[in-house]
Amino acid sequence: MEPVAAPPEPASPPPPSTVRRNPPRRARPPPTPLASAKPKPSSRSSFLQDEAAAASIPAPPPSSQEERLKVFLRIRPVPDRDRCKAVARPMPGKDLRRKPKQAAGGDLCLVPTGPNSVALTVPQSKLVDPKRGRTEVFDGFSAVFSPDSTQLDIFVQVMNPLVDDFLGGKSGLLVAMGPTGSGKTHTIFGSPRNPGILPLALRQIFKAQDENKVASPPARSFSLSMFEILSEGKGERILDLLSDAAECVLQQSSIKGLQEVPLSNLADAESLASRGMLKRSTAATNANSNSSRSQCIITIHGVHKSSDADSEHLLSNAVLTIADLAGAERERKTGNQGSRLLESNFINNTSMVFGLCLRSLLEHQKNQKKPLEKHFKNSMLTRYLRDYLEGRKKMTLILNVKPANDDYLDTSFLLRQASPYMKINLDDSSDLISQKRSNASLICQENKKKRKVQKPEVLGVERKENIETDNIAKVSEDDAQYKFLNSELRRVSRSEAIMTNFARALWTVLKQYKHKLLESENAAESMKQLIRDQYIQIVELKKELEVLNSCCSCKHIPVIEDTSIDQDDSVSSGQAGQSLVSLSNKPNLGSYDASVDNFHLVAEEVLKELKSHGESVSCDTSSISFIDEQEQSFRGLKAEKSCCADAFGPMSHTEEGNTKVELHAIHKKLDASECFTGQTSAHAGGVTPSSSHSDNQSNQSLTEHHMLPCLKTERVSLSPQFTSCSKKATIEQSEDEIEELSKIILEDIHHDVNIREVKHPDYLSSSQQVSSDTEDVGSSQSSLELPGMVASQKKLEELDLEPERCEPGVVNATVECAVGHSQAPEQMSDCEGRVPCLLKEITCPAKASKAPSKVSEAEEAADKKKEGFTSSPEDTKKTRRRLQPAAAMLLKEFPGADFDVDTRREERGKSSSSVAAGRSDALIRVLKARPVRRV
Ligand SMILES: Nc1ncnc2c1ncn2[C@@H]1O[C@H](COP(=O)(O)OP(=O)(O)OP(=O)(O)O)[C@@H](O)[C@H]1O
Repeated sequence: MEPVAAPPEPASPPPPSTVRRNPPRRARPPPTPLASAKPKPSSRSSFLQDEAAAASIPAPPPSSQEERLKVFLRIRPVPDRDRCKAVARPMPGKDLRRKPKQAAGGDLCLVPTGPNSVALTVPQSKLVDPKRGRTEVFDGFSAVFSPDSTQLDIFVQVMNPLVDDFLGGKSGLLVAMGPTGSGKTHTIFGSPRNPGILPLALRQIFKAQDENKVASPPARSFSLSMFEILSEGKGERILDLLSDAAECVLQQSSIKGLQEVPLSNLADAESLASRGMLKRSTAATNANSNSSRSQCIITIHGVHKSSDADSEHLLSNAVLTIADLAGAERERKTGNQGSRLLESNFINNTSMVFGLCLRSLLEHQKNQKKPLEKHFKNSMLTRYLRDYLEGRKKMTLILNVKPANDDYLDTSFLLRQASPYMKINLDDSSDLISQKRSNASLICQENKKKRKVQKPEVLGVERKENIETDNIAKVSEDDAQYKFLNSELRRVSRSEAIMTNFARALWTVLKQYKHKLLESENAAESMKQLIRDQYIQIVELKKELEVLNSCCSCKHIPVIEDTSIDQDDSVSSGQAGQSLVSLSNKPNLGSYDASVDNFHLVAEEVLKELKSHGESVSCDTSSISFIDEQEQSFRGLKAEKSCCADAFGPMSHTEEGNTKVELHAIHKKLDASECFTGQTSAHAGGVTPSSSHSDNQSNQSLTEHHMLPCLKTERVSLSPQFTSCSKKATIEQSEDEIEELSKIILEDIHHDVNIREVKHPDYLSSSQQVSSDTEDVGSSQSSLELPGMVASQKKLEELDLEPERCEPGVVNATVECAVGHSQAPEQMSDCEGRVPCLLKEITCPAKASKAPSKVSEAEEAADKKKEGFTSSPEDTKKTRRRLQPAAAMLLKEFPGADFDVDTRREERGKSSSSVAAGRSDALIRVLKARPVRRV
């Protein structure tokens, strides 16, 4: 070959051009004589201004173990309508320097400048800066195929080496890349008249097989599979093009469900490939009337048969893979919309991912510190072709471009993207490793199949062999998993450390809580113990209180009941000397018993006095009651004494009636803490003189109170004394005493009403009311039984009368007097014939306060009552005023009609003693007939 000589410079200055060296410019080697330089068809010389020197650059001899990625460039012929503008095909050995000039002057932007280089010229319409170079040279391709290259030329240079390797047991991949309409499908499949790489490859394979048949029996078999990866919405799916089966599933680098059609002869194989190509998804776009819408992958599997005729072993699984990628599309050119636009996005995305994988592999090979990015995960195509994209298997690229100026952008983009790929090294050892791995996996699969068929006893021996085979496979897989396991180990270690720290912190918190819980339990236990101690203390105090109560009750003054002498019914009248003496004893500071004893002494003295007046006063009955009421509080001992003063009711015997004197003791509240000097301070004596005798001896009711100044309050409940008295005795009663008694009663009632708000139930039985009253007043547990009441009940029993039934018919008198007076002789008498006096109700101030509306009626009733024993209107007037509260109480107990009847009877009884006796009997009858009122 003639050496490339530098051509003379043309007369006109050449247009500015930029030379892109690929690979980059290197240090210029020492000049060598051009004559001795041997031009090579695949010389890497570029179309440079100093092309002579560039042509002399020797191609870097590939190492024996390394093989660069082959990148071929095929330029599609310009359609006929543009043929006149096309650039003549550059021929080797011709003047290449004028080609760019011609290309620049025509409508072509890309012209081959050599067997391995092309020149890309920026079209005038897209030129931005005229001063800058307009032409780029891309060198280093494995081969540049001009537009007039035939399919056979392509196959010979591109596919034939792959077929040879495949037939020799090596896998290989051919990928057609390029923009839409650049001739990829034409290159791969071709046409019946002009078959492409795949048919030619099949021919080559079967040709070789036919050649081998002559020499030896066929030792291999082949199968064909075709599938496409197309978009489905935002995802991808795989369709088998050789069968009507459903979708296939991609698992790692294998596709499950993909049918592999055995190839028996060439005709069947070509027919099968043609049928699969027709099933491929295509659509018409503005750039291509038959544009592919999916990535089509064709695989040819070769199976080597062993010489053993009995068993067929897979010795090699070489796969020859051909991928026809869908061309990148520009929306402005294709005019796709809707689903077509989605397909364009899918196609462009797959092309980009494919390019990124190769780019990453290249960078990783340049710098081992850069990790090999796993871009292959981003699409099914790259996942399936992972071994090739990671450089472990032999791969070949063929770039299809369109040389027209209108396709400048697409062409420029592809050349800029793919030209660096030719520097990718393919490691045969990697291929061998993957080949071993594949063989091992295939062997494992075969063994599994045989295991199912063989007998169990044979499995023991086979298992050992399988284990050994599996171990071999694991060894190769361990390398790939080593890095993964390392990263996982670091992640797990970090997580373990975090969890350990968290568990320690949690344990510490739990310990603290446990400690607090124990402390709380101890505190609760101590509180329980304290409560038990307090309870025991309270029980002891209660026992002491009971002892004290028992002691006090033992020292109570026994009730002295005067024996009620049955009155002779013949007695018409008698003075009911009723004296209620309330004696309030302030307990001695030192002893409450002393006060009780003193009270007894006083009572005895009073009795003596009464006996001294026995000549004029005949006391048939005297009842002295003393009821002691004691209150004790938890704070201390408080003794409340209710000293019921004796009421001495000397009744003078008359010839008509009986006289009954009931002395009622009235309980008093005594405060132990109050000043009580210890001296006997209470003397109570009630003498109710009533002169009912005919000899004008007047019965005298005397009540003496010896009260200490320190007494604060004194409550005296005067039990009503109902005395049947004669008219004479009533008249002779001392007016002063009556007035004083009324005054005391009135003041006492008002005072009690204002101070105390004690409510009493209405209309209780005598005993019940007494008890309730006692409870209210003294807040003591003991019920008060007044001797007068006992006597009255006895009387009723004698009369066969129940107390309740007697309530309405008896005169009730309730007197409360605050004993602040030194002496309060009081007398209350009522003339009710000879009906025994019944204690109906003890003090009930609330009743008086509750029934203010009945005051006026009570006044009238009182007036009528007083008229019975007052001699003069003046006296009646005074008594009426004084006895008003008591009258109100009476009114509550007696309805008006009954009272009026009684009053009228009373008036009639005044005229005659005999009539009075009959009136008493009548009253008893009324009481019997009266219905019981209950509350
Ligand atoms: N080298 C060639 N010689 C003659 N005709 C060609 C050549 N290359 C491509 N063609 C024609 O160009 C048209 C488009 O080609 P093809 O379909 O192969 O492009 P493509 O790159 O596969 O497009 P897409 O990526 O859209 O599928 C077809 O009609 C085809 O016959």
